[in-house]
Amino acid sequence: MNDVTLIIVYAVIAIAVVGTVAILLLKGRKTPPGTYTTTRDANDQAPAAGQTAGTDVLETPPAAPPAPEKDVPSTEVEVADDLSGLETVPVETPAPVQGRLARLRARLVKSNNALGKGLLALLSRDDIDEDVWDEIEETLLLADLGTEPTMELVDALRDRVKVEGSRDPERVKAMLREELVKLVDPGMDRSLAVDRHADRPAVVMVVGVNGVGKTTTVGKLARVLVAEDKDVLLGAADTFRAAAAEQLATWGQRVGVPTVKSDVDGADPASVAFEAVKAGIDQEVDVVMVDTAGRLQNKVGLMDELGKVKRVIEKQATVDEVLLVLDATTGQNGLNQAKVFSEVVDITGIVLTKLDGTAKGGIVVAIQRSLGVPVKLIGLGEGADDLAPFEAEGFVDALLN
Ligand SMILES: Nc1nc2c(ncn2[C@@H]2O[C@H](COP(=O)(O)OP(=O)(O)OP(=O)(O)O)[C@@H](O)[C@H]2O)c(=O)[nH]1
Repeated sequence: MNDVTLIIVYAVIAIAVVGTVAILLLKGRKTPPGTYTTTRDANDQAPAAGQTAGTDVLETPPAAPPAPEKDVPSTEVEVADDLSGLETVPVETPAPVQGRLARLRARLVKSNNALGKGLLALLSRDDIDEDVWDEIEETLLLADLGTEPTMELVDALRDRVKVEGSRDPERVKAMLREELVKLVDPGMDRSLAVDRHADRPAVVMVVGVNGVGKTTTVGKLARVLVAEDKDVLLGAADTFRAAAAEQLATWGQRVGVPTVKSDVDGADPASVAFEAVKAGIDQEVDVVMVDTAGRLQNKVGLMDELGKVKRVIEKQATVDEVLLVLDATTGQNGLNQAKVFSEVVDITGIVLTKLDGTAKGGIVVAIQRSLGVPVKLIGLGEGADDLAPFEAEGFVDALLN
């Protein structure tokens, strides 16, 4: 082999080596320069406007690293710390909270018409004999008032009708109203604990079984709070149902409220709740509302998980309000659910949804009695502003309309 041939062989080997190295390098780089494949670090600034930044999302985690709590899991959670990504959604102005029950009263009247009308018709008879009292009892039981309250009401009315001897329909109606209002208990404190503490937000947890309307209620309640001029942040700890977090974020976007959620299906709900409260503290909001997964009360693991969500939140804040959402159309079943939930978390208020679709308005009384907890809000439709603060007298008036 002469010198020229040797040089050619060395040159071919050199080209082959350089080519292989170049191909390996190109294969290793999956994304173009400047593109993030993971969440940004706390002190890693997002690029300035106009600067090309690849495909990363401007959902920056809170400044401090997650607290080293022993049982706080490390699921990655998205935290929207500003509304820059939400500009395309037109922000709506929620309807004022004042006078909502009056506005939605027609829905209650429509669904519970038979109850009031039936009772008044029976009570206005010339002769109220045993059969009539039995019918009154049956009507009240059918409206899910519950056995004990029904007996109380019937006994009280019997006594009054006997003593007064009045058949005047207006007088009878007034007596019935008074007795019903007594049962619904206007003395209960139905205010929501949503006032910010000196150094941290109020925290509201929303719990209940699948499909009762939890996510919808959190969305509607966010609107109520925005209408009251509060800064709100939502936590999508319902990681059980895939679409729930998106559904919640959409509710939030409509009124300019950010949502903390995880991208990971089935992520640890306690972790999302923790991050939501943390973001709420960092961003100095007034209220953090945490939506949780629909838990079947017979699934012990899921119920334990709910207790854990609460405990993990309590590592950095107090849970000021635990709202149990119940579907009014499920009647006595709702009562059983309520009892199981109250054993795991201290329920501070009931939200009774779908009262627009049932004649069983009496469930309000039955639930309050069995739990000793007030109904604070009622859902009267699928519309965004169809959630009203519960008022005993307005409710009874609607039943007797
Ligand atoms: N008519 C009526 N429908 C309601 C009311 N509140 C909620 N809904 C409907 O009930 C359905 C279930 O609501 P969701 O908020 O998804 O229920 P959820 O409890 O979050 O369900 P999971 O996430 O599966 O646990 C939806 O179609 C709501 O529009 C109400 O007050 N009246």
